Amino acid sequence: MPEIILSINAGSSSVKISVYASPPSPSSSTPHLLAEAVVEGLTAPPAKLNYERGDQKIKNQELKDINTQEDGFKYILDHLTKDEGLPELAKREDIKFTCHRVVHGGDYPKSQIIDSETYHHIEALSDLAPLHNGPALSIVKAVSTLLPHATNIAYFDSSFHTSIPAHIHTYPIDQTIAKKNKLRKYGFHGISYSFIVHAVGDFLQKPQDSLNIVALHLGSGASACCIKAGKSLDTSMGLTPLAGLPGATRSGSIDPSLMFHFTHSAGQPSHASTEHLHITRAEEILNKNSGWKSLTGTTDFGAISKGWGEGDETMGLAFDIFVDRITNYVAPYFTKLDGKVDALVFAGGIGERGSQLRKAVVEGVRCLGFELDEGKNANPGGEVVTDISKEGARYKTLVVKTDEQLEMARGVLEDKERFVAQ
Ligand SMILES: Nc1ncnc2c1ncn2[C@@H]1O[C@H](COP(=O)(O)OP(=O)(O)O)[C@@H](O)[C@H]1O
Ligand SMILES: CC(=O)OP(=O)(O)O
Ligand SMILES: [Mg+2]
Repeated sequence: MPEIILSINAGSSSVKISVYASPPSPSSSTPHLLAEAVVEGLTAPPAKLNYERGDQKIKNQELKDINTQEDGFKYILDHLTKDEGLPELAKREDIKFTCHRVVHGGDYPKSQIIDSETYHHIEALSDLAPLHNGPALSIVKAVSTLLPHATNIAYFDSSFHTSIPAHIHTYPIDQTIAKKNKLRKYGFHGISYSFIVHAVGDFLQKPQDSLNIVALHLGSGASACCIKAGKSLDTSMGLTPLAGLPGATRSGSIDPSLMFHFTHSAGQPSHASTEHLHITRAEEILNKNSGWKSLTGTTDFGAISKGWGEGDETMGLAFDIFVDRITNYVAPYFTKLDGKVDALVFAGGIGERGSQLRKAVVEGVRCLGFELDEGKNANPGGEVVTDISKEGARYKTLVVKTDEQLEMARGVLEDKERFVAQ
């Protein structure tokens, strides 16, 4: 019997779960996809279900009373076990491994079995990823109740960035306090960047350790990554996923003094604080009540792009801010790679689906040698990697359908001995 792997990606606006069977040959490291379920729009209710199993597809089915990542997980688990076309997962006991995307893993350089020590370590990091670690742990908890026989493994968004050198990850602040409190750039979206390196290596037929990429993961949270020789050299997120680019509800980088002029209660505990989550008013405002939501009233960048196209001033401002902030990273990363760039990559919900945004960003950096084929950009198709550059462009621009769930499931197959031995 093949072993069933449930790969769970709790994003800030979605839960994506893929079901895999281990391959028949133990030497193969490619998991076999059985079904994929996504509950999205958690920040723009009602949430919607997308489901694919072979030819069976459910698209944008509105869901009632699904408001959190934990609700989404439970809904999907129920859906999967009730799907008669998925006999491999007829009962919960069929699931052997559950992989969890955990955004902040602190110093963890690689995946970890979740035991009580790792659980509490991840919990202690929740204050540094207030939109992510808590929701991921709520799913881990639900798994331990609903699937007590499954092995829980955490994959960290931060692990990919442990290659960032000291002069880039160090903040210019008092180093005694910085070291004591572990205040440094960590960086996130690393599971996605790792997938991008694999996928671009296969597509360009180049070894991964020779790839130089300027990668943009643009979803509810957005970041840029400068990938040199297949490893992270720099990234736009920092100590927390708030730094760098703006997002659905996040401000991205702002003048650090701004909050003290915005509200007198910046340093007060937020009402959203709980026993395990200690955040200030400032952190709540900048993480949950800023970004596209504060500028436009919607967190749906598809709607913002449409409004921009129709000349709506408010939507246009949000769209132009995003393009400006993204281009602020592309050129510096291009120079960090000394112009030896294999590709500019767009990934994430907006990167993959937002053709107008890609067009505007690439126009903004065209002097570097990037140019798009308008037709391919408007409709990149369903492949994992699509080259959307204009013929003759000096540098390639690619759209990568990133798949954090697959990257984690591959990790399970590669590291199975480590997990089974523990
Ligand atoms: N057609 C579209 N054009 C631009 N952006 C889109 C489109 N469809 C969805 N999006 C954006 O993609 C975002 C979700 O990205 P995703 O990477 O799946 O998010 P998460 O951070 O939850 O993992 C949504 O918030 C929405 O703004
Ligand atoms: C790290 C992060 O911001 O993740 P997401 O985009 O999935 O919210
Ligand atoms: Mg995501």
